[in-house]
Amino acid sequence: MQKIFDEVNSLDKRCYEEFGLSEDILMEHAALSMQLYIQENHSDKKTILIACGCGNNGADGIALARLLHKKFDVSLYFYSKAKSQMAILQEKRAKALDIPIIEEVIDSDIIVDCIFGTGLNKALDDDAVLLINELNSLDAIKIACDIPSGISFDGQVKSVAFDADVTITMGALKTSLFSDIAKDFVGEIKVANLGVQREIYETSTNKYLLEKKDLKLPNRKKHNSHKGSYGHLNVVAGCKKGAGIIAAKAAFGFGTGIVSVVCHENLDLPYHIMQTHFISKNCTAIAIGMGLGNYEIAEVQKILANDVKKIVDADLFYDELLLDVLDEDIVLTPHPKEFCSLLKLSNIADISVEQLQNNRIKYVEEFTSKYPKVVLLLKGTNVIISQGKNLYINTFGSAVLSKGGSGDVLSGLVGSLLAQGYEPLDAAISASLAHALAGANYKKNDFSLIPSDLIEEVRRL
Ligand SMILES: NC(=O)C1=CN([C@@H]2O[C@H](COP(=O)(O)OP(=O)(O)OC[C@H]3O[C@@H](n4cnc5c(N)ncnc54)[C@H](OP(=O)(O)O)[C@@H]3O)[C@@H](O)[C@H]2O)[C@@H](O)CC1
Ligand SMILES: Nc1ncnc2c1ncn2[C@@H]1O[C@H](COP(=O)(O)OP(=O)(O)O)[C@@H](O)[C@H]1O
Ligand SMILES: [K+]
Repeated sequence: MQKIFDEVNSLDKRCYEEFGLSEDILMEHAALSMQLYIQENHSDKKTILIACGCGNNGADGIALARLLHKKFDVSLYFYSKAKSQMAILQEKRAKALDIPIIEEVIDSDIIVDCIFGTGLNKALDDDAVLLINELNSLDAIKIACDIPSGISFDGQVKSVAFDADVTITMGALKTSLFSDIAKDFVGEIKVANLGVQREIYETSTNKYLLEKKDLKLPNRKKHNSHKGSYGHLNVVAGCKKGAGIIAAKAAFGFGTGIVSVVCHENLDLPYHIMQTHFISKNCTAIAIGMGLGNYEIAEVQKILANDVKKIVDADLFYDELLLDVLDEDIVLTPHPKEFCSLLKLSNIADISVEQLQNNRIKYVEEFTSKYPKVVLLLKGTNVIISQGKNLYINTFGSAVLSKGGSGDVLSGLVGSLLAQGYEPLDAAISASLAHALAGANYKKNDFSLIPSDLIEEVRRL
């Protein structure tokens, strides 16, 4: 996993104070990283337009223009007059080389957005909105310097943002790049070294970006085993039985030795999935909530009181019963609307889905600081998983997963790993990665995936 930081000003400051690096040195490295990226990946291109603002993000752009001048046909466009000391200095250097400055945006092979970086501190004015829209409309390779202009420090996009193919971010990954809203603007994210290796630049953090290698698939290395060695998951099926059945199939395909669906009604299940009317004595984990509907309160209470690992999903997020188990290391997998209900039930906040989506990390942190044992997995295009103070982000998912039943597959996967003995946090992380990577591996197209395809892809991981 890679470290993520809410802000990097303190990391820059450490470079000045502890490593004796100047702002100029850091900026030259920022520009050099962009130059190398462009030369290594787009040496066949000819024209480059660099749009600059008045602060140090603009200064990065002017320094980049100087580095690329003559190798490419570079033009500088100023959204506003240089204001920061570094921007004034870089402009002087650029002018000494007669780098072309243009008054109107022109078609170019590559556009580099250096209008605003981490210093965006107010709403975009009409001119900025017009400029960003104009740049977005051009058919070019689009590179954002540090962060696409228009994304604020907390990851919000109020009006418009630069629509990057690649974001070259300076020094370290920033939280703002990983909001659900930002995902449609940042493109591929690359980190530029600012004069020291990243591991030196970075300090400690409590936020991490998950990588493929963080997926820990179940394994069966011991031959002296039997089905019971791989756990017994009970999936409680309610009025919408399909949800429980999808979860049960996903769990079986992900390695659980025995999977039983708990339901009073007799179900037509695949032969390898068992049915039980009550929780099995030897079950090692329980999945409950998916399609639960109006289950009897006393019965749900009894199920939740079982001393095995549990994953709770869907309908139970609307029920105060859940409050009784929030002092356990239970896994909760709400989507945003369900999480809003949970925040309200737990007296943390009474907010709309939009307010949540604009501040996902903030509300996750509020919840997990009130309930530090719970493993919370907040669904979304960038899934957030958190327990206590630590927070992990899974960005591998995509719109192929926006289908009824995708969440049921996920709860089955979490339940499967819990039943097989994973710790709740590890189960949530690996299930979420398996879910998203399986979706990404489905190559037919981006619209036709159904839960059984997703389970098939999980089985192929
Ligand atoms: N520090 C370092 O060592 C390094 C820094 N680096 C680079 O510096 C970048 C941060 O630079 P920065 O702090 O100068 O802020 P930046 O994003 O250029 O914008 C600030 C200017 O924009 C203005 N402004 C803001 N919002 C506005 C709006 N809506 N509409 C209009 N104007 C608006 C704001 O106005 P003011 O507050 O002055 O009124 C201010 O003048 C960072 O992203 C990275 O690229 C790298 O080189 C690595 C080393
Ligand atoms: N655009 C998207 N990008 C990434 N993941 C997505 C996207 N849309 C949906 N998902 C994932 O699909 C799942 C949907 O779950 P949910 O809304 O609970 O569906 P259901 O209850 O119908 O099974 C979640 O894991 C979510 O993170
Ligand atoms: K930018």
